[in-house]
Amino acid sequence: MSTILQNDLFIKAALSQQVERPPVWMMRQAGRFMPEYWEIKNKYSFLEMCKTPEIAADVTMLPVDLLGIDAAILFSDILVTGEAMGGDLSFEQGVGPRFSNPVRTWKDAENLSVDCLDKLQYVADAIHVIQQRLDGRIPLIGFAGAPFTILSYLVEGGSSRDFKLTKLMLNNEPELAHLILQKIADLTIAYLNMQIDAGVNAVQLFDSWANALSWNDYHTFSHKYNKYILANLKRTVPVISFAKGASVFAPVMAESNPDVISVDWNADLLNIKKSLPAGIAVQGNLDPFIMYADKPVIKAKIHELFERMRGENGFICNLGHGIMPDMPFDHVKYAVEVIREFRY
Ligand SMILES: Cc1c2[nH]c(c1CCC(=O)O)Cc1[nH]c(c(CCC(=O)O)c1C)Cc1[nH]c(c(CCC(=O)O)c1C)Cc1[nH]c(c(C)c1CCC(=O)O)C2
Repeated sequence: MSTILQNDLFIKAALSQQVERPPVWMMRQAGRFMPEYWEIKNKYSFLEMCKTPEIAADVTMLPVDLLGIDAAILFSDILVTGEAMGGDLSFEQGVGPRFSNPVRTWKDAENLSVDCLDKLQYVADAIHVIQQRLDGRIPLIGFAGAPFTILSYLVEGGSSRDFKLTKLMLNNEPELAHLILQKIADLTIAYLNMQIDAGVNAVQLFDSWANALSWNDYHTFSHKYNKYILANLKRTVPVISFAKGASVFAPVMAESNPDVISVDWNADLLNIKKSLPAGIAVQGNLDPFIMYADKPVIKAKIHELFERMRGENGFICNLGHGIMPDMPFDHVKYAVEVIREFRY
C-alpha cells in the first residue's frame, strides 16, 4: 500500500490482521435513504451523477461525512461495464435499470465490444477526485459486477425476479452464454486494473445474483469467470468477492483466492469463516432489514454478531446486501455509532 491511511482498520481486517474493533461500511451506503442524496439526485440523472467526477465524488463523500464509516465506496454502478460494451442503459425511477437492446442472439453477442475501456475513463477521473477529497482519512473501495450478474441484466434487459431468459440461454445455448461471459470477464479485468492504477485501496466483485444458480451452473457460468478475473488482477490491494449465495458457495469462492468473502445473512458467519482456508477474511453478514427495527434491537443484533466473531481476525462488518431507500437514516447512523463504540 503506497498511501498511508489515518484509519486503516478496514485494510487490516481485509488482510486478517488484528484490530481493536471490526471496521464497518455498508453496501449502498450512498443512496436514497439520505436526504442529502436527494438534493443532488433531484438535479441530475443517476448516470449523470456517475459520469461527472465531481458529482460522483460529492456523493461518495456523503456517508464519509454523515455516517463516519471506515471505508468509502466509489459512487457508480455495476452496469456501467454493460453500457461500455454497447448496452443502451437507463435508470428509470420506479422501474430500475434497463437495457433497451438486450443481448439474446449470436449477432448481439458478437456486437458487444471488449476494447472499450476508454468509455470508462470517467471512473478513473472520479477516483482521482475522491482520493483528493478523502486525503488519506479512510480507504476507497472500487468495484465491478461479476460476469454472471452482468450477463443476467444484458439478457433480461433489466432486473428480473426469476432470470428466466438468462437460464434459458445457459440451458439451451451455453456456448452463446460463454461467449458473452468471456467478453465481460476480459473487460472487467481491464476495468478493475484501471481502478487499481487510479488509486483505489481495495476492490469488490459483485456477483449479486449468483444465488439464482444451481451448484453445477454456479461452477460453470459464474465461478469459472470470477476465478479468471481474480487471477488476472493486480493484487496490490485487497480483493473482496461478494455473492448473494455466499452462504452456500463460499467454499467454491475461496478457490479463486480472494482476500475477503462477503457473506449474505443466511449463514452463521463464524461457521463460514472456520470452513475457509486461513487468511481469507469474511465480510457481512447483518440482515439489512434490522435497520427498520427499533434501536435497542439494532444494537443487540450487532453485539450478537460481534460476540460470535470475538477472537477472529479478518472480519469486516457489513450488511448481507444493500441499504434500502426507505430505511430510516438515523437508524443506519445509530448502527455505525454502535459499531464504532465497540471494543473487543
Ligand atoms: C445489482 C447491482 C446494481 N448495482 C450494484 C449492484 C450490486 C450490489 C447489489 O447487489 O445491490 C452496485 C452498486 N450500485 C450503487 C453502488 C454505489 C456504491 C454504494 O453506495 O454501495 C454500488 C456498489 C449505486 C446505485 N445504483 C442504483 C442506485 C439508485 C439510483 C437512483 O438514485 O435512482 C444507486 C444509489 C441503481 C441500481 N443499480 C442496480 C439496481 C438493481 C439498481 C436499483 C434499482 C432501484 O432500486 O431503483 C444494479
